[in-house]
Amino acid sequence: MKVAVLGAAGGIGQALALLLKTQLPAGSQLSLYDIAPVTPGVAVDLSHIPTAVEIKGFAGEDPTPALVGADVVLISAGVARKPGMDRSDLFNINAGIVRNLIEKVAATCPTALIGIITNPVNTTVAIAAEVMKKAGVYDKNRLFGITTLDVIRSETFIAELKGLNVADVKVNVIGGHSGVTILPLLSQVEGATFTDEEVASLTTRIQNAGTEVVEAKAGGGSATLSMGQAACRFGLSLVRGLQGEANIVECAYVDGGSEHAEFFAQPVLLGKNGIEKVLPYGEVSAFEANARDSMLDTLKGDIKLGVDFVK
Ligand SMILES: NC(=O)C1=CN([C@@H]2O[C@H](COP(=O)(O)OP(=O)(O)OC[C@H]3O[C@@H](n4cnc5c(N)ncnc54)[C@H](O)[C@@H]3O)[C@@H](O)[C@H]2O)C=CC1
Ligand SMILES: O=C([O-])CC(=O)C(=O)O
Repeated sequence: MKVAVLGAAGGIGQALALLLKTQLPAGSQLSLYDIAPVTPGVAVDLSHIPTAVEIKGFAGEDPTPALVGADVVLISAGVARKPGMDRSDLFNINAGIVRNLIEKVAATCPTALIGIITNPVNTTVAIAAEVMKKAGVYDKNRLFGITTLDVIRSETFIAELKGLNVADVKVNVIGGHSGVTILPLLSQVEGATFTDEEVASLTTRIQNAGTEVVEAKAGGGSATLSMGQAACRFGLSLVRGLQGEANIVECAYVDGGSEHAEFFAQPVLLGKNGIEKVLPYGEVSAFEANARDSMLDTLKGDIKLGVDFVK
């Protein structure tokens, strides 16, 4: 199994590469790419960790050597937010970066499973889909916007608030990955009940958690370590699915035939071809139904921006 990380010298990329070096199954290959010249050195550094994961690093303008034979491609290349910015402010720079990288993926490893981390995810995933369509290699079951950070934040905050063992907390987060498009389905959490005030304040905290980190880092970037963990969890789930393990379910932002929008985050069953089955996200409360319906104009606008960028 070969996993490529594009943007591997960055804050997320290095954390993710470290976690993958220590957690990928024995015999895997890990391929690191970034435009930053330090990237081969990051790979040399990680190669001294004694695990049975072979690691190589590539720098320069062309990601192709890193992509040859990749089964999974995780993309965190791009710029991150500073205080006062919205995720959509990253569009101008990151849209072109994602388009160019996906063109190389389409040419080099068109059947790889692709996980997009680069913001604004609501839009960059639509860009990736359009680029793959143009190249004639689009498979909606192989493209994912990684929203796992919203899931792990929800698990953490719910466990803290309710005094639960965080390992037991399971929660679906649907919609997209920015502001009001992030919707944790708190009504479905087993073993916890929430007052209306708790639902309102916890939902808002989860939606603004990225900004919480951006402000705390005070100009030094956005979430990198928690995102590294989230992307590692998601990437390992993709690998487990590819290896035929049963019952691998994750929420992700996908082209899953949702009645709500062309791309929508919801639970998916992963398998040997990526998405095995898009799963229903279940019953929602009146609060959640209202929040879901109210986000759709924003989400569809974000998606249109991506489609128009490539067309
Ligand atoms: N999906 C999610 O939940 C989250 C997404 N993000 C997003 O992830 C992205 C990366 O964030 P960080 O790692 O903190 O940023 P960073 O600035 O630390 O790292 C970005 C890396 O991308 C590289 N890069 C830039 N252009 C490139 C290109 N054309 N090809 C290859 N590499 C290139 C840079 O050299 C740098 O090493 C940002 O867009 C950020 O908003 C951040 C947190 C959560
Ligand atoms: O907020 C940001 O810019 C980074 C991000 O997507 C997150 O932390 O959820």
